[in-house]
Amino acid sequence: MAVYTHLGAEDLARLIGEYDVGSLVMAKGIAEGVSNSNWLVETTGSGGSGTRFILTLYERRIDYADLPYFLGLLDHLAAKGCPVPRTMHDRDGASWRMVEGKAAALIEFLPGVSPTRPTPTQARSIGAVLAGLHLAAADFPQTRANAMDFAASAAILDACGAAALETIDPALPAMLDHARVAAALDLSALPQSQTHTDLFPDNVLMLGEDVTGLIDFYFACTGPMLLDLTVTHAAWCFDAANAYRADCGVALIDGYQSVRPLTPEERALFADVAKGACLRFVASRAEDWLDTPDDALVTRKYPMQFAQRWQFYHDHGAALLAG
Ligand SMILES: Nc1ncnc2c1ncn2[C@@H]1O[C@H](COP(=O)(O)OP(=O)(O)O)[C@@H](O)[C@H]1O
Ligand SMILES: N[C@@H](CCOP(=O)(O)O)C(=O)O
Repeated sequence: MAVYTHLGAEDLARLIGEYDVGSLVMAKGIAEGVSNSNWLVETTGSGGSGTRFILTLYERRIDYADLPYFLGLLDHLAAKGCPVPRTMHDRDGASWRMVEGKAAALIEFLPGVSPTRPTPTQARSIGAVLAGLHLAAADFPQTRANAMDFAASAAILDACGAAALETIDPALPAMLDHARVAAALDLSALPQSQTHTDLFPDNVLMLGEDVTGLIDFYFACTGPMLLDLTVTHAAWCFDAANAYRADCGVALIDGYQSVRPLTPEERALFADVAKGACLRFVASRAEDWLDTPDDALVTRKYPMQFAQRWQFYHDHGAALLAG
């Protein structure tokens, strides 16, 4: 469930009235997502604007000071032809405004569905699109530090504590030591850009083999492009039983390199950065697991899934870019 705030018909109509998009025809809460409240909104249309939009009310984990970065990045990438939603600007030119004490943004609706079992061709497509995003974002004038970098992952696991981690799975406390190793990695030789850092299949819309939308940029930040590639690799290239899908892994990296070849430094650090990427999701999932009551409506994500992927990169990561 992801409508945390109730907005009445009059509130929604008043809000839509602040934009040059015609008047409200329909608004329907969207069940998917966990962080924000989202509505699919349809309007009568005006001035060349489409008639379908996503209205997002930012509920948690978002510092409003970051909204100009997130929303500005979407507009920058959309202007360069990347498949990301444009943001609608209200009549004052603002890309977000306050409603019921919360920040709200009206965002272009993009067609497509998120793949549940990506094919190698889809993995190749997302690799190429990710590399295109990195190139297009290189001259974006704003920056944002990664609040979920490897040091943050280690700090989160540390704060959870080994005893609590053990209640989730006896193998989890060992991840704390691995996270400390990742936090000490020197990533300064890696080329940087603006990065999505959460490009799981549920944050990608596709029609067949074509990527029609990258969404949910609320972990986007300035950092090593390799980290973004490894997050995407770890999120797309394992099956439901958590077995590595080499066909997707090879296709994703090939697709990426068809647009931006990796540097020797990136190739050398691929396995270590992939392990750090896995630990980032072990950490946030473990924290959520311990913080979320058993009867909460939100579905908890299992930290061990990414602990097992960490093990895969530990054992086989160095061989993935060989040859
Ligand atoms: N621009 C968009 N176009 C089409 N659907 C979208 C768009 N943005 C979000 N959605 C839909 O809303 C859902 C939740 O959005 P998301 O940003 O992932 O929420 P959360 O941040 O709460 O996880 C997505 O799964 C998708 O179905
Ligand atoms: N992709 C992360 C969770 C982030 O949640 P989102 O709904 O904001 O994408 C994970 O799988 O742990």
